[in-house]
Amino acid sequence: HADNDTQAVKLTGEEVAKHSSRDDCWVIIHGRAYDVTEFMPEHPGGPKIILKYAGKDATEEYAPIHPPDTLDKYLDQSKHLGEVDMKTVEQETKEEDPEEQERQERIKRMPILEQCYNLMDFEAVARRVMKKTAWAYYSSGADDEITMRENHSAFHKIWFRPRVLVDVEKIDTSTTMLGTKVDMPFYVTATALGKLGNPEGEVVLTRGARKHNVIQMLPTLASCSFDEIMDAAEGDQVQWLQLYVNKNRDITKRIIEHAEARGCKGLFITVDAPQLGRREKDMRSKFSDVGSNVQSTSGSDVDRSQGAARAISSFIDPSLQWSDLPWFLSVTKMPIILKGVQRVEDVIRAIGAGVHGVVLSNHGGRQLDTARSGIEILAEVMPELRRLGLDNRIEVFIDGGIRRATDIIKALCLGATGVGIGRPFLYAMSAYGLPGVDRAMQLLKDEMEMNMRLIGCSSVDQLGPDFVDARGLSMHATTVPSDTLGLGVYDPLVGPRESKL
Ligand SMILES: Cc1cc2c(cc1C)[n+](S(=O)(=O)[O-])c1c(=O)[nH]c(=O)nc-1n2C[C@H](O)[C@H](O)[C@H](O)COP(=O)(O)O
Repeated sequence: HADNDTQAVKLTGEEVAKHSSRDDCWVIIHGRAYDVTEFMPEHPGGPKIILKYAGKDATEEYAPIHPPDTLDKYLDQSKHLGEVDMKTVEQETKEEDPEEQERQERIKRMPILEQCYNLMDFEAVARRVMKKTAWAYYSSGADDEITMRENHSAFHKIWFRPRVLVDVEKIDTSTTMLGTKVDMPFYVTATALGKLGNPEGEVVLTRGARKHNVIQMLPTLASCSFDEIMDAAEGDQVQWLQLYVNKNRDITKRIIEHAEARGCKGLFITVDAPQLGRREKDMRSKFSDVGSNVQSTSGSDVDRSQGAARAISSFIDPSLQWSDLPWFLSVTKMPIILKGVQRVEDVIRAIGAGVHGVVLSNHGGRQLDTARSGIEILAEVMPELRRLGLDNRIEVFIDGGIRRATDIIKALCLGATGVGIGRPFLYAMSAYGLPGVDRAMQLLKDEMEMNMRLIGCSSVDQLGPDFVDARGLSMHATTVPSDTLGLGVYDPLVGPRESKL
């Protein structure tokens, strides 16, 4: 349909629909057609999900999983077929999915934002209003999710020793992380696929972090492109990069150099995921839609794990090792932090290797199940570093299960520089967008100020091991109050009861 001879001819939906087989496959994404025939066998998510949309508009399925620049980066220009006249494209008549109808009803009845009084409230709301696949992806932990539950319940094994009759009229919750002064001792940690929960994705977290002057760590597996998230920052807002190391070091080098050039102030190399963990809630929910090609494909040579993120993450280099670190230190001036360290011996090795920090973390319980919580590892690490006179050689962060300001205070008392928080901000963003993230951060600030006052400290530098009794930390037999949904065993939303099994 040439509107006039100067305008490029637009493809019609009918023409695209003719190319709908494995040997001749076109798809429409964001109003443009692409020939993905040759690319299909290399697609990390497998050919099945592409075939599901062969000859059709794949935008809705594609957008949450792939940063916008993916096709420009990975599909040869000759396969970019040009604009499609979307008026001629038959939109899939969405037969009324009863589950979706129920979800829409729950959204209409969801609590107003002001009824959320703590971070767990966002989890409770998100579980009710999020799409099943998004909830499953964000909420899942590895295997029996024991570590995911332990991450938060470990904090219940630490008791405060508050002091009294101290002037706590003015409370200063600010601190410094990797040379950046922040208003609160927490950062927004890297969590993949932000658009599963919110159509705008990670830039919503950027705006929330800016408002509260806290740092955001950008995930390698973001839904938004790296530059979109960096562009969403304002003024001197500080961002860090979380890096999954690619088997192809040239790609990794390009990513690091670009991040440094854009002003990233920290490089967090994820070291606890040489293979992504087995997250069964995620697998279960994805099994129902074709995206989980990696599960349904038989044969041992195929990634046998959960859905989209694992499929996209087939590039991760499982051979990454200590002897690689000098190369990273040679390619960037950014401080380098190892994210996912889980024993004091490796912290000492990290100091010897010349890196600037570690995050004591088990990836939110999404990797090795029955690994210890970040807070328990911290209680092992810091006394040993102090004994060896190494505690000022490195910044030590923890993440995992931080849901209250008292969790943050306990981590700082035990020697952490700061803590990373993941799911709560994802749930707040997914349920209420930016206002949700804003309220979640404000709630933490209010809790922090009150609890500092009650422990008898007016600034974070006064916090130390004498304010806590952590002797119970290594006892793993304790029952814990079931104060968060995450303590439930399996999520009935995607369990056998509700699925068609
Ligand atoms: C919740 C969540 C966490 C992910 C995450 C995605 C989600 C949805 N993803 S993942 O797809 O590979 O598992 C990442 C990631 O991209 N890279 C990473 O270093 N950590 C990843 N993490 C771990 C995260 O950085 C923190 O270690 C963890 O979230 C802290 O625990 P809480 O969620 O309880 O705060």
